[in-house]
Amino acid sequence: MSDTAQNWPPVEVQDPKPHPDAPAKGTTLGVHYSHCFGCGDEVDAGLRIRSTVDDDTVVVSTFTVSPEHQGAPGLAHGGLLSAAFDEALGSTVGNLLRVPAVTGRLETDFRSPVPVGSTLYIVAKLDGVAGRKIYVSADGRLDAEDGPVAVQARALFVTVGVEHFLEHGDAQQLRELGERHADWDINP
Ligand SMILES: CCCCCCCC/C=C\CCCCCCCC(=O)SCCNC(=O)CCNC(=O)[C@H](O)C(C)(C)COP(=O)(O)OP(=O)(O)OC[C@H]1O[C@@H](n2cnc3c(N)ncnc32)[C@H](O)[C@@H]1OP(=O)(O)O
Repeated sequence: MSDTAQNWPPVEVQDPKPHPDAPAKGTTLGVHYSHCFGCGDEVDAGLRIRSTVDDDTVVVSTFTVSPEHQGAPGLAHGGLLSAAFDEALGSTVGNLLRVPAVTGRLETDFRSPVPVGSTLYIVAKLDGVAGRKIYVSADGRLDAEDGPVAVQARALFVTVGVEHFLEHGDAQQLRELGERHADWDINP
């Protein structure tokens, strides 16, 4: 998807196989965790990204840049833009493949400034799978799904077991999340 993608994916991959229960085209995806910086609605200065399934390998997410997200006056901070892509790419992996996975590597190309008040349309695509490694990339377009590309990103997500979150995270919060999303099959 990215025009800077040389040797992408960097290893031989299989075509991604969307999960049989993956949400259908046109589905608006819910908040996966209300305290998530990327999508949560209980994080004041969070990114509040919203995502919709475009087809069986593509999810389109929107991120509207607010004054809390500035780096230079009136312009989005680059690190926050990377965070927006992390969320959009992770949501694409999680919702279409329905496997627990974490970001192993994320690279971002900033092509043009992103002003406060603008909305990035992040069009993310599953590129391939090699064992536990899931390759995904995205274009961030300014103010429309077919707007000019301002930011691009590529990432490797690595499939993990639920023990990853139990061992390293907050097990109690995870159990509560699992109870709210019984269909995720992540109950310990
Ligand atoms: C049932 C569920 C249903 C879900 C339903 C969906 C609902 C909504 C879904 C979802 C929305 C979510 C949206 C969130 C988005 C945000 C995501 C984040 O920000 S995640 C936080 C940041 N990331 C970390 O904290 C990881 C920290 N790193 C680690 O824990 C480990 O390093 C880990 C797990 C990534 C790998 O460790 P190892 O010990 O398990 O495995 P090793 O062998 O090291 O790596 C596996 C393979 O990956 C390659 N690899 C790993 N890291 C690499 C890297 N940086 N560069 C290149 N290759 C790498 C390795 O070379 C290896 O490859 P070879 O299998 O040998 O070919």
